Order: sequence, then structure tokens, then C-alpha cells
Amino acid sequence: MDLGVLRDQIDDIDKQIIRLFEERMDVAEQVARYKIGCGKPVYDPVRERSKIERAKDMATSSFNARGVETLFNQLMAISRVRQYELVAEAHQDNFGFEECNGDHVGAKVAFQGVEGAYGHQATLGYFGKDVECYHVKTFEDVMKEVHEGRADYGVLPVENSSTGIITDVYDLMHLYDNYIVGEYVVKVEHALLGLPGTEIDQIKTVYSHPQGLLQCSRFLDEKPEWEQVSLQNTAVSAQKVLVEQDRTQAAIASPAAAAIYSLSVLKEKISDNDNNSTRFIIIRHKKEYVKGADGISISFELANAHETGSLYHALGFIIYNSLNMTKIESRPIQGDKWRYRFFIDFDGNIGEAPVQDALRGMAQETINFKILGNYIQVE
Ligand SMILES: C=C(O[C@@H]1C=C(C(=O)O)C=C[C@H]1O)C(=O)O
Repeated sequence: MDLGVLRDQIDDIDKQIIRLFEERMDVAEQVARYKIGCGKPVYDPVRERSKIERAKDMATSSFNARGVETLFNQLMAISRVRQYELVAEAHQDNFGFEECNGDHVGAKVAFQGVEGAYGHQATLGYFGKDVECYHVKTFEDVMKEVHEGRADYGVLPVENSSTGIITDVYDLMHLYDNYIVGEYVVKVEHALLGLPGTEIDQIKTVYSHPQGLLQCSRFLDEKPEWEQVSLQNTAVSAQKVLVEQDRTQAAIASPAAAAIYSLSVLKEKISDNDNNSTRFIIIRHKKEYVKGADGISISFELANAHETGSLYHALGFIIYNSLNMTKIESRPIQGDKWRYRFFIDFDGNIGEAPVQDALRGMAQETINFKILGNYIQVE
């Protein structure tokens, strides 16, 4: 047996496959034109399933039947991507998002917590001083203020570099008709705060936001006798220590909160990680994006979540359009056991054709698809 001869045979077969592939793609383009004409969706799962079954039946072994299935799944996915490209050319569409200049002078901005909270720092850092900012109690309150129009913008934490995503905010982003228009990163430098004159040995109880306690777990592990109490916010914790005037109490919060609540920094830099940062999103009740927006966030659910390759196929639209996916998260869908909602970030601007193409594909082939926003990413 001669390897060269066998490879020549494979090359000949491949030539035929390529010719047939291109012929198939030409026909798929005609199908796309037909669908554009009558408004029929590109994806037809019933037709695809029956095609796969028939194609498998034509194979002569079970191994080949599985191969045929994989191959045809890929072929049809590629044909759909091309069809979506043609649909995108026919209907330039920004999915209801409008470009804006991002001017926010005089705007009302809601953040969660109290003055001195990291959310307050993010608000001042993103907007500067020319807005009217105010605080509300919970993350959901921020969502409501924005959704019901009392605030023009809201500021919410979505992720910490050490502990990961803030799950409640992810779940709320799906529930409210608000959109991400910006992001801001705050370097979180937790400190242990107490009443002036307090010695660390006197402390029995430490208050903080659950994230604050989690992010300082190495420091707290050395104080097993301290009771750890979670409160709504790091700054609320500092305020409580001030109000109760009890030297057995301390708070984990920012040095900025120490200044606001007249507390002393008993120990600084107690986070597990020196590079501890929290990413905040800026939300609006408007589908808008600023010029130069370069990051897109979306969420969706999969109809056939447990079918092999369903997530892979949804993500294929990002890959085939040469877009760079930067993040993926999943969250359980409330009341629907073992089903998940996916949150994906990728680079791009909603005005660009490959982005529109990927969005259109995913919108048609997933369920409860939402474009969460298009905004300028922070490095
Ligand atoms: C080509 C079509 O569009 C899509 C792609 C298919 C394919 O490549 O065979 C099949 C069904 C559709 O999801 C079609 O509708 O026939």
C-alpha cells in the first residue's frame, strides 16, 4: 500500500466534497433570498431534524451515522450563517438601539447603598460631579428607579475580580427592561474600621456586605472568634459602628467610608487580593449606545438545552462572524430546574454588519434573547 496513492485518492474525494459544498451554499443563498422575500425565518428546526435523520439512515455503519450527523449539523449551521449574512445586508437594523452622545450633565443617578459605598465611588468616578446622585436600599430599587423614570441612570456592581459575578444583578438585568450604557471599575481596598481608640483585641463582631466578608476571608480566618454579620452594604456597616458606639464592633469598608463616618482605620489593606477590583455597569431605560461602544452583552436561554451542541451552535454565530467572545456566565432559571440562562459578552459595535449578523442568528435560534447593551469597555 502506498501512502502517496491513498492521499491522492483522499485529495480527489475532497475536491468533489468542496465542489458539492459550494453548490450547496449557492442553493442555500437562493433559499435565503426566498426567505427575505416572504419574511420566513432562516432557521427551520423541523426540516433540519428530518434531514439529519434521513442522512443518518443513508450511512452504512453506526460510526458513520454519528459522523454524518456531526457533518450535517455543521453544514447546516454554516448555511444558516451565510443566510443570516444576506438577511443582514437586506435589512440594516440596530435592534432598536440608537447612537447617542452620552451627554449626562444634570442627570439623576441612583446607586445602591449609602454615601461612601463603593457604588458611590463608581458613580462619582464615572459621572464626575455634574450629576445629581442619590442612594437607594437594594439592587432591585436601582432597577426600579431607572425603569420607572425617577433616575436617568443607575449604577450596579456586576463582578468582583476575586469572588466573581454578583448573581442578583445578573438575574435582575434579565427581569427589567433596562440596558447597559457604560461600565466603570473601582479598585476595592477594604480596611477594618472601628471607633477611634478601639484596639483590634477588643473586637467581637464584624459587619460588612457579604462580598466584603468573602473578599477578606484570609484575614477573617485568623479571627475565628469574631462573629461575622452581613449587612446590605459596606458603608451601612460603617454607619452602624458609628451609631452604636460600641468598641466591640468593627466594619469592613473603604477608607473613604472611615472619613465619612468618623471612624478610624484599625487595619488597612485586608483584602485577600491586592488587585481586588469591582466592575460596575451603568444602566438606562433606553436602548442607546455611544459612538465607539466596543462591548456587547447579551443573554439567552436554549430551547433544547440538553441536546449535544446546542450552546456550541448558538456561540457559532459569534465565531463564524470572527467576533471575540470575552465572557460567558450561566445562571439557573428560577422555577425551572436544571435549566440555565446564559450571559455572553463579546467585542463589537451594534452598527457593524458582523455584529448584526451574529445577533440576528442568536436571536432566532435561542429563546428569551435580550441584548443587554453596547458600551465602551474598561480595560
Ligand atoms: C437551507 C435552509 O435553511 C436552513 C438550513 C438548512 C440546510 O442547510 O439544509 C435547513 C433548514 C434551515 O434551518 C432551508 O430552509 O431549507
